[in-house]
Amino acid sequence: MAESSSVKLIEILRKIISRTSIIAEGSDPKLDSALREIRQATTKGENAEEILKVFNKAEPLFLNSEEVQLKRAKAVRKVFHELVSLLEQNDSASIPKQEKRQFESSLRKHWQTPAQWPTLLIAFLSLTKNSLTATEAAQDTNKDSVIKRIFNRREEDRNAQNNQQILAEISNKLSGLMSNLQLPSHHDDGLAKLKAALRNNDNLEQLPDLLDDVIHYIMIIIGKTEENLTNYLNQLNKQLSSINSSITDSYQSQKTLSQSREGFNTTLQEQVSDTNNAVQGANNLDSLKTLIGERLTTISQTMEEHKTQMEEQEKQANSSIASLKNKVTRMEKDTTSLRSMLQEKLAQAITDSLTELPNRMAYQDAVSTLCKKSHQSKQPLCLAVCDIDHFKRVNDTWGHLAGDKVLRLVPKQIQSTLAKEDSIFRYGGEEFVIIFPNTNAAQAAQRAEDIRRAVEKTPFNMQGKPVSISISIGVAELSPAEDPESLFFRADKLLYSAKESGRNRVMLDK
Ligand SMILES: Nc1nc2c(ncn2[C@@H]2O[C@H](COP(=O)(O)OP(=O)(O)OP(=O)(O)O)[C@@H](O)[C@H]2O)c(=O)[nH]1
Repeated sequence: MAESSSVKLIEILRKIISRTSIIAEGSDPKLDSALREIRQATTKGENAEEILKVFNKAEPLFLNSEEVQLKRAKAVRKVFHELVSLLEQNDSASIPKQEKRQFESSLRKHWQTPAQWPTLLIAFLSLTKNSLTATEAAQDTNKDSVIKRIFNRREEDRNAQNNQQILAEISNKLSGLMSNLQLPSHHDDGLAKLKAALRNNDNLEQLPDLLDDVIHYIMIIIGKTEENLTNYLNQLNKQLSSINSSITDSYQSQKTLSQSREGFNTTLQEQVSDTNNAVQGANNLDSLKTLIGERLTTISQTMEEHKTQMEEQEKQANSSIASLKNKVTRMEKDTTSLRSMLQEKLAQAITDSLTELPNRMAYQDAVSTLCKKSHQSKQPLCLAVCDIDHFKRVNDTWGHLAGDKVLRLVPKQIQSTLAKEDSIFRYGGEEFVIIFPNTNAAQAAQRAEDIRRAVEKTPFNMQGKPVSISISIGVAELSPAEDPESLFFRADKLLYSAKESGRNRVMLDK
């Protein structure tokens, strides 16, 4: 590898490590200090062994932090599921079906992303309100809806106790949700007050305000990203000022060197001119001889001193060049192993561990590149969003491990029908996305139909019993100038129409 490109690569890797480690901060003080050590080791230019040592020390903390975050996200998802079940209790007819489905879909997609939790809460609040409105409209028809029972404060006394219980449960769940947020300690008081208010809440009208407060605290957690950015900028600033002072030091030593050279020249000139004057003033040969002899001795002493000084400086320069060369050679070696380590980590980051398919992050990259290509080449592109039907039942009936087995087998069946250039991703949960490049809507619909049939025909065995599995698919073709998000949104909507119209079918944009 050329020296300049390896130095550049090392610089980039250092920046990446520094930046990502700052972003990762804030969930565990022990992890924070390990991250700081890693940052220091890389910015100080330690060798690979040193860096590996600090990294190995931190690795168990990384794994632990991932687990904690996943646990938190799972707890949040569970609370949302329980909140929806509470709304559904006894009479799900009053909940707007489409809105509930959309809420559940967002939950499926975003439960692992804390930044989306406020949006989920807002969506849940809207679902609650609309359920209430639907109930009020239904009051005339004298239907005894659960929402009416839960929320209508004018209800009869015989239901009041039940209503209070359900409302208390909702508030309780929200209070549990708050316990899962990791806020800086100065929010402890505010959080405790909010949790108490949630626990003691017996009035529906207060629920939106309390939800606002819940959202506010979640926003604070998300605000941590901004804080991280500020930390990062501060750190960058420090690094820049340290580089600046190194440059100033080196400029100063250059200046000293040229000053000493100038000093030597001046001394030499003075000595020569003194000699000249003395020669002019000498009046006999002997005194002239003695004078020149003395002057030459002084000049040669000055030159000797200067030579020694220069040799010393050259020795120092040579040794610092040699040490720099050593550093570069070492860095070259480190880069090779770091690069393969990073490539491995990158591959892990974009691969779903259960199905070994590229994950949602990989999908985001692929879809934006392929959409751009399609717009430029004016070739068609289609997107299919597939979702396993009644997958919850598989988990509920046969257990989570059986569910995982289905999640591994279904995409294998799908892959067996795909063309070489098509690509499939696990988008999340039991949802898969397929990109069909250079394929128009009619062709994609045919391919999706083949996929649907292949899955339908596959005999899945659960504890020795054959079980049928089906999938629903929404297919949309990329429109001129359309962005990937809007394409996905349309395909996802079509998937829901497929679900609404009975599942195990393909729905295409008309
Ligand atoms: N075993 C297993 N289950 C998962 C995984 N990810 C999500 N799930 C489950 O997938 C289920 C999805 O259920 P729902 O969103 O209600 O949808 P569904 O039962 O498929 O019903 P429809 O989509 O309406 O046909 C939930 O029970 C999740 O817990 C996973 O990695 N493994």
